[in-house]
Amino acid sequence: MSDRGLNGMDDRVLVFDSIGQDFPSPGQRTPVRVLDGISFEVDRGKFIAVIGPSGCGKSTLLHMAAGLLFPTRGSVHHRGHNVTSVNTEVGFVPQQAQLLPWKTLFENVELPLVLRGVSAPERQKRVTDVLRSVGLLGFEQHFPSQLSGGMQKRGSIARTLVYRPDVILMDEPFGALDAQTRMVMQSDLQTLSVEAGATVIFVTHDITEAVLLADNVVVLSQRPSKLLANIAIDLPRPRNMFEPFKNPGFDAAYDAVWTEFRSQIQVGQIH
Ligand SMILES: Nc1ncnc2c1ncn2[C@@H]1O[C@H](COP(=O)(O)OP(=O)(O)OP(=O)(O)O)[C@@H](O)[C@H]1O
Repeated sequence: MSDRGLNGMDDRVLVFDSIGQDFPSPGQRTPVRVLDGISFEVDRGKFIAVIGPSGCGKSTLLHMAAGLLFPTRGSVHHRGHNVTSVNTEVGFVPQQAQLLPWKTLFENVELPLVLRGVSAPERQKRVTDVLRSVGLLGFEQHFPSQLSGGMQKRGSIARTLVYRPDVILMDEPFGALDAQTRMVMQSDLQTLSVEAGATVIFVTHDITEAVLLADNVVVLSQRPSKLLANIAIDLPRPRNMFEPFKNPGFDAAYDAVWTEFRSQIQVGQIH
């Protein structure tokens, strides 16, 4: 890897370098090749969407960045260091909200700070700040069962944002939400990530979501998955999440992603 960036500074936060992954396949002698030579970089403050057919290995890439899994071939580097153990500097927002049902919203969001030994007054301030930023102030003492699905999702995102991870990994975080809540969450995520200058990798099946949120869309093929394209999305921000087609340049950006993606979708007829 060579250095890059202005004044010798390297903007690359994460580098996926020629990643290959084979998994043992139950009942089969030979392993299944899931990922095959995937390389891309994630620069500081950038929002990267990863899109690809079901089972192509999108979640597997996130697990590698989090140090929960190590590639069969190639390597993942975080700020220049090979990821060889659990990477505590990244935050993970899974598909399901997974707030602890026996803890209040405040206690749930506070938990990562407790685990990191942050003082009680500092915890109070940071939890309050992050709950305000996700629109949940006033619900601190609610238990998850007393919150809507969208509110639980906000809580889950708050619980990740509160410890200010260097990179936020999001695995289809809005997949289970209804269409309206999803648009609101997308809009809020755009605001939050832009304001915080967050570095995000966001896995989705949804081309519109990818185009609206991302600075770059990484398109993966079917298994064994290769990188089909890494498409820069230059639409001005803030982007209108509620009326995608009103964003100047949206059609062309969508088309660029769809052109790569369509060959990977097995449907009877696509014209
Ligand atoms: N720990 C594991 N052991 C064996 N096989 C695995 C393991 N983890 C993932 N796989 C397999 O690797 C493939 C890719 O899984 P992964 O969850 O990364 O795909 P994905 O692109 O995120 O899928 P989806 O879009 O459906 O969520 C799947 O076939 C899955 O069965």
